[in-house]
Amino acid sequence: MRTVTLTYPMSPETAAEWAQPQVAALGQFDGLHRGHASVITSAVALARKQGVPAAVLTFHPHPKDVMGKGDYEGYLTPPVEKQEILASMGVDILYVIEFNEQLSRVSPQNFVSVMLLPLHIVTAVVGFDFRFGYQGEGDVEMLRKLGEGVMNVEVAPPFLLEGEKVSSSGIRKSLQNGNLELANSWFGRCYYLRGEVGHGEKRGRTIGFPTANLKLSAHFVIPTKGVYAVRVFYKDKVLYGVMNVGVKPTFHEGVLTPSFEVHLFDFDGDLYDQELKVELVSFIRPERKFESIGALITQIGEDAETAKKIMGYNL
Ligand SMILES: Cc1cc2nc3c(=O)[nH]c(=O)nc-3n(C[C@H](O)[C@H](O)[C@H](O)COP(=O)(O)O)c2cc1C
Ligand SMILES: Nc1ncnc2c1ncn2[C@@H]1O[C@H](COP(=O)(O)OP(=O)(O)OP(=O)(O)O)[C@@H](O)[C@H]1O
Repeated sequence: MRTVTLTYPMSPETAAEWAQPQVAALGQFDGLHRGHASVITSAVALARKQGVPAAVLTFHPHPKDVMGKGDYEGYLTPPVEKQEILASMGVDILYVIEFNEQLSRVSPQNFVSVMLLPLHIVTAVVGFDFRFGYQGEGDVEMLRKLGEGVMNVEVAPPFLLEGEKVSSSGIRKSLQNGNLELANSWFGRCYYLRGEVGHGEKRGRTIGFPTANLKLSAHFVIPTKGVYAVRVFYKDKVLYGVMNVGVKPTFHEGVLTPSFEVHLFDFDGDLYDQELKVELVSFIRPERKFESIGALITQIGEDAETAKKIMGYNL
């Protein structure tokens, strides 16, 4: 898959370089959940049928990251993750339009004439509630009108689970409320974080549970503070463990920035500076303050047993 960054307005040179008959799925697509997958896989299928490249046209940063007051809560799929997942879906070209204040003021008409039509998109695939242009003034009907005669518009029906529309905002809420099960079922996979292992306070090994401290590689949505059963991808290995997302109230007061500490089962090697991808399989319990270190150690032992049972580890 090729990734191409586009800026508004697209220059004639850029347009000439990428113009070709192609099918493109349009949207923000943060999270690449099952609703997004239904839009994107229909674009890929249509492209294959027509013998043209399958493209995804998206935006970065997220409009809320640009327009907010510096309080954006993060990405479910930061750029690297988006690329990895889209490539695995069979997408050939990922166009990333740089989102900024100027783009936020572009009318739906100008967006289509300046950014879509010059690429010679033969079919645009969008979800039923796709909105675009200044204040989301453009909708599916307007897209059809603006593309008339040159660009078909295919509309994916709502993708629902138990009657609810699967959405990025719903997943964000679930992760922040400890409802990982719902988030993962809407994703159609486990939520994951990625990062390199940094140095912690080196207390873990003294309490019998050494932990790898993950420094997140991007601005991920932070799941609620607590303990998770995790599956960890390290080089070509798959490892299992428990992760605490939190501020360690047993040892500190007033820490605001959470740490991500992973204790891996039956692993004893040096992980400093290594990259880990950590899949959150199940939420075990909220983080809490213990009266003694002994009580914390007993609880971590129980957390590990719970995680092993959940993941069928060494049974
Ligand atoms: C599975 C697990 C659960 C944990 N739960 C808590 C908790 O509920 N409260 C807490 O204060 N610390 C908790 N911790 C964090 C430990 O306090 C921490 O791992 C220990 O202090 C070592 O951290 P450090 O070596 O990075 O400083 C947990 C750690 C793990 C691995
Ligand atoms: N559940 C769904 N069913 C069908 N299409 C969807 C669904 N969710 C999103 N889409 C479509 O995918 C594209 C990207 O949408 P967008 O990223 O705004 O999704 P979202 O999950 O609804 O986000 P948010 O919750 O932040 O509003 C759009 O074309 C949208 O219509």
